[in-house]
Amino acid sequence: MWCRRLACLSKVPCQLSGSARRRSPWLPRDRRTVLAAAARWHHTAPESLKCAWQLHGDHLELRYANTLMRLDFVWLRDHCRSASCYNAKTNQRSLDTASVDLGIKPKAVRVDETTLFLTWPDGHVTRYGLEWLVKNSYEGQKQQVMHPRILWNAEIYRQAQVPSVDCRSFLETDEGLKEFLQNFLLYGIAFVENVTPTKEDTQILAERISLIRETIYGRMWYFTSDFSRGDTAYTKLALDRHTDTTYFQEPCGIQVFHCLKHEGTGGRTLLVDGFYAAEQVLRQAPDQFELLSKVPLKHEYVENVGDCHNHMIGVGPVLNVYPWNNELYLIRYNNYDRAVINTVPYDVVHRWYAAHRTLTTELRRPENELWVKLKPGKALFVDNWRVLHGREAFTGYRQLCGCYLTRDDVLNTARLLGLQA
Ligand SMILES: C[N+](C)(C)CCCC[C@H](N)C(=O)O
Ligand SMILES: O=C(O)CCC(=O)C(=O)O
Ligand SMILES: [Fe+2]
Repeated sequence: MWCRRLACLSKVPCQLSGSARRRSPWLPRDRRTVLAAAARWHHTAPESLKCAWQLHGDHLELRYANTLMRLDFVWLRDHCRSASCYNAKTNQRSLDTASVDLGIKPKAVRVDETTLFLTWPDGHVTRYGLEWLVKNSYEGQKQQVMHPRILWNAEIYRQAQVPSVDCRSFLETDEGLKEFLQNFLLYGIAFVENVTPTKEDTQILAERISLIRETIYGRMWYFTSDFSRGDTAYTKLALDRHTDTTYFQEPCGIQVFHCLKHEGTGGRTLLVDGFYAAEQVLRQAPDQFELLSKVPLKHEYVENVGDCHNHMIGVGPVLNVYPWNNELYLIRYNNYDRAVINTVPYDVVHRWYAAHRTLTTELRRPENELWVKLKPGKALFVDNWRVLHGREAFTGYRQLCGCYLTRDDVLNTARLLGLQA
């Protein structure tokens, strides 16, 4: 070991030595013996036990704010925020990562109350704020969720009494917009009230939070039950819960619905929190949850009606999770548009059908169904990566307008308003 200890620590015996170190509960089992034999802990503030570090052959181990971090040397060199490695004006890396020796090791390491200092073989010095490391390391990231959410069934959503935002406040104030977006991020649905019932006014709403995602259905769409397109949406039939555009490689992030007219009966909208249902599957049958998140499936849209000729194919599992923390970020569920399953062998197919059944049972529980009647003036925004929608059969003339939004741009707006998205 060639680490330099801090002068102030020289009088203090290492707090995790010998058998105490071996018993340390926050060290994973496989590392304990190795550490006991090879490494020595260095503490910056021994009284508070706030920070300790030790250097290993291929990484630096650092404990700070109850987080044990293992930091790869190339990673530490690559993320250097010094002026020559990182352009703070553009927030872009200037360092050419490919020029870093993959066997690089710091020549010296020092930690004070707030900062880790690394000196590299060529003399370059890298500084890291300890708080920054906790926030940005793998171990720190794993403890956080990417997207804070409130999962709901009908009861939970009603009890929460989430307010609709008034159109003027949505369009004219940051507070109104922020409140709307916060609710949208938490619940995956949100309403704007007192909207003038036209396609143009609906577009103004959409463009307040995002860019419109133009698709084969157009930019702003407008539909009635005239079967102008080769899809059940353009009929009076009931539609079971589903997410849209499952047949895109990246399904549309957000869907906006505004009912401009309905003279007739039925036609209520059904909303179901797909993540709430998936969470129940995870609890009851983790293996099935895993299967739904691993088996790739195709969804397909084949249209030949009038002048409309389209053939879209999207591939991906039903449940999409971040691999480092298993957090759900997208559900792709549309039994109408699901294509032939030919991506897995028969035995996996059977287990997949069982898992799909468990999820469907959860999605269909009446207590998970939120039914709303869309009325002119009330626009609904649905997170199409999370919340399933459907509709009751209807009679009479019904006109719906809306659009899809690009998800990145909705999240961009939310982040600019200070929300975690
Ligand atoms: C919304 N709008 C009427 C334009 C399109 C409907 C798309 C319907 C399709 N089955 C899907 O689920 O993606
Ligand atoms: O008609 C409706 O309420 C919704 C139809 C539908 O699922 C859609 O347009 O995506
Ligand atoms: Fe739909």
